[in-house]
Amino acid sequence: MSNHPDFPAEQQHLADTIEAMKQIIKDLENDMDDRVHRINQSLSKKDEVSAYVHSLMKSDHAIKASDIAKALDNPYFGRVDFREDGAEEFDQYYIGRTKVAKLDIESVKDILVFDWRDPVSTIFYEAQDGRASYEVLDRYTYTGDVKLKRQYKIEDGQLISMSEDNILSKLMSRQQESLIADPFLLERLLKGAGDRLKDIVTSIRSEQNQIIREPLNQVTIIQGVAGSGKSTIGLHRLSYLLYNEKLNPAKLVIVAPNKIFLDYISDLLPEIDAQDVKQTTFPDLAAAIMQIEPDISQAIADSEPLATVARWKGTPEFIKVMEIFLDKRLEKFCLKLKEISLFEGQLIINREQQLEKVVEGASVPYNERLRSLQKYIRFRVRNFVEVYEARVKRGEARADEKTAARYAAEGDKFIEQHFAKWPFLGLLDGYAELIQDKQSWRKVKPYGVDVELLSAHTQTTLAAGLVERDDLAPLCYLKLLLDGLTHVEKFDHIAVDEGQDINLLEYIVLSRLSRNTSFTIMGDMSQAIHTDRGLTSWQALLKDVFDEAKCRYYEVNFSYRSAKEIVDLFNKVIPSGRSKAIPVYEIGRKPVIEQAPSAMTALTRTIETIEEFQKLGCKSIGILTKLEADSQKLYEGLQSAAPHLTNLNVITASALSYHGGITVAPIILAKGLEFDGVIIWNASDKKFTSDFYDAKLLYVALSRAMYYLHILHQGRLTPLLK
Ligand SMILES: Nc1ncnc2c1ncn2[C@@H]1O[C@H](COP(=O)(O)OP(=O)(O)OP(=O)(O)O)[C@@H](O)[C@H]1O
Repeated sequence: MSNHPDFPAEQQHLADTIEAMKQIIKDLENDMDDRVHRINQSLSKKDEVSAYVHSLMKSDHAIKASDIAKALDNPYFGRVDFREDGAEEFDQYYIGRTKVAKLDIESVKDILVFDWRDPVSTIFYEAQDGRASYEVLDRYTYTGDVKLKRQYKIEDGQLISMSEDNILSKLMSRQQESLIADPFLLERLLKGAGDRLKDIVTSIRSEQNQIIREPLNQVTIIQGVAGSGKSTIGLHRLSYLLYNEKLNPAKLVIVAPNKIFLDYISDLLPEIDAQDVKQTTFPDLAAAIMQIEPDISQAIADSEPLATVARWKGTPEFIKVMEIFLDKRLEKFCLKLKEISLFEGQLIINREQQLEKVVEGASVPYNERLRSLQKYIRFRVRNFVEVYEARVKRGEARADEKTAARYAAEGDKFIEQHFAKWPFLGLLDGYAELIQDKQSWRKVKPYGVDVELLSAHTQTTLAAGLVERDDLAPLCYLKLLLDGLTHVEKFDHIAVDEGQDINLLEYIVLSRLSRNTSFTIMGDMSQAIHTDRGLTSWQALLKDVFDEAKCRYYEVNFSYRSAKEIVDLFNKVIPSGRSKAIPVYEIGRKPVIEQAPSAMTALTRTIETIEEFQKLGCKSIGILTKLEADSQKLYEGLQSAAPHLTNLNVITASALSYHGGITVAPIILAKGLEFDGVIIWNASDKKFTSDFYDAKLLYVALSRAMYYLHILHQGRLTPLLK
């Protein structure tokens, strides 16, 4: 749109802005020099407080100067013209990645560019019907008219093009806003997957903006179809919270399904100033809670009864068994407590005094109760000896050194022996004991679960020096009941991606790590592909874990990832009753479904399809198999049959990084990722029956594709695609 009548004026505005930015950088640098001088002056007057304030300002200005310098090439990407109700004039607001403001801000005109996370920027993202409002500090709401929304493409400080949404004229002509008509979004969506997840600050959609700007201290749940931007929105929300709530990034954590996914989002975080946010997986977090790192068994629940056991271990019911078990143990301990009589009966610690120490305080961990009594007894014994020794020193008639030495020895011996058999409980020993404690289980009677199987299976795993993934949450909770969680830092905000794969007990554990029940949870119930773990519904999470918290639930159904032709296909596979995806762009090429008479032909056709995709411009290609073993075999097959294919990689369960290029992966590990083109290795009726889980697995596989999809099947095609 370089022939737009405003283009020259916008070019001039850009040049003026860049000049002004250079001047601001100079002003900041001068101010920093001045601060150095003032720091020295303050120090010479021993005024450490002002020296500290000047040094804070100096480092603050250093960061500002460097941020503005980085933005010189591309200071802003958008503009919105807004007139607050009651005002006469429309004001122009330029929106960029970094705020650019003069040193002394006297009026809004001194802010040359607003940061995309500033409250006012919301009108840029949400202005669609000519009206918009934004809130400041959750208290003041400004409402008004929006006349114009303009987007710019700027490279190396030069205005390349601009596009605009003339809202008033659109309203007058009653033209409907169409997503596909947004040229900037379209250009962005057609850019290709690349190696990693990308930032979307220039093209955040209105409904996404609302989610990003939800308040901090609540549970925000984003249920969205595949490719609806859940991960992207969740991460931008972290950036928003860091900026507006001035949080310490180390107090924010992203809990993701695996290391591959964390690597996949690693490029996006620095782009949105969220690089210092902690990133982890539930097993890693569990290791920090448990203070041990047991080896995790890779075995999967391969029978329905075992899957039931695994699922049950993730329910809040398990907490009841743990509580009964520990209460019983403590009761037994209390029953055994006896009066302590020492030093010829001069020191008596009676049963009641001891019991008081054990039962004192609500929700005190089990070992802590024992420790507290232990401390008390030790104190009383040592205190007696010390008081006696002091009496000797003072030369009291009825105290002598010999007796003092005898009492000291008696006290030491008592302390050494008395606590030797106290029933302190270690985590793994406690878990093993709990699993076998029939009485505790009898009281809870877990419905539909074979307790004998649960006990035998878990004992076998523990005896092999292993634990299973589904043991981690109970172990974490048991740790809480045994020793408390004071050794683990609490987070100001927890973001959970692929939240449908985290079970209720895991969420309960996470909630214990959250300072103000502050969560963003992103997930898709249609992608819950684990038979043995995860959530059954968001409602269950809200009821069983967050019933007392403030919650906001969003559903997002636009699929920004996949072209219409692919969305139309995977919509067929989405389990009935669940929301279908709404496509936002088309590519003009339908997915291909092709039968391969043999594994050999399938291999040849895979190689040919990779080459075809590459000719079409695909930079990232995913070849997805149902099982991990199939991926490994296929990868080896491709390596020997097509040595010319460069950047060929395979993803395994233990993989730590994602390399892009051509990736062979089991569907389960490709979750969350996206590729320009996808080849499904074998969508036969044997691999994907009409089973509920197979349908969800196939949905995940198909929805990894952005533009091109090629489905091979050896034998008959899965009924899910007919
Ligand atoms: N407003 C937007 N502008 C441009 N691209 C967008 C926008 N929203 C989402 N996208 C793109 O859509 C794609 C899918 O996003 P993302 O991976 O976050 O989706 P998701 O819902 O987490 O997907 P899945 O559940 O399948 O893992 C990404 O390429 C992302 O950059």
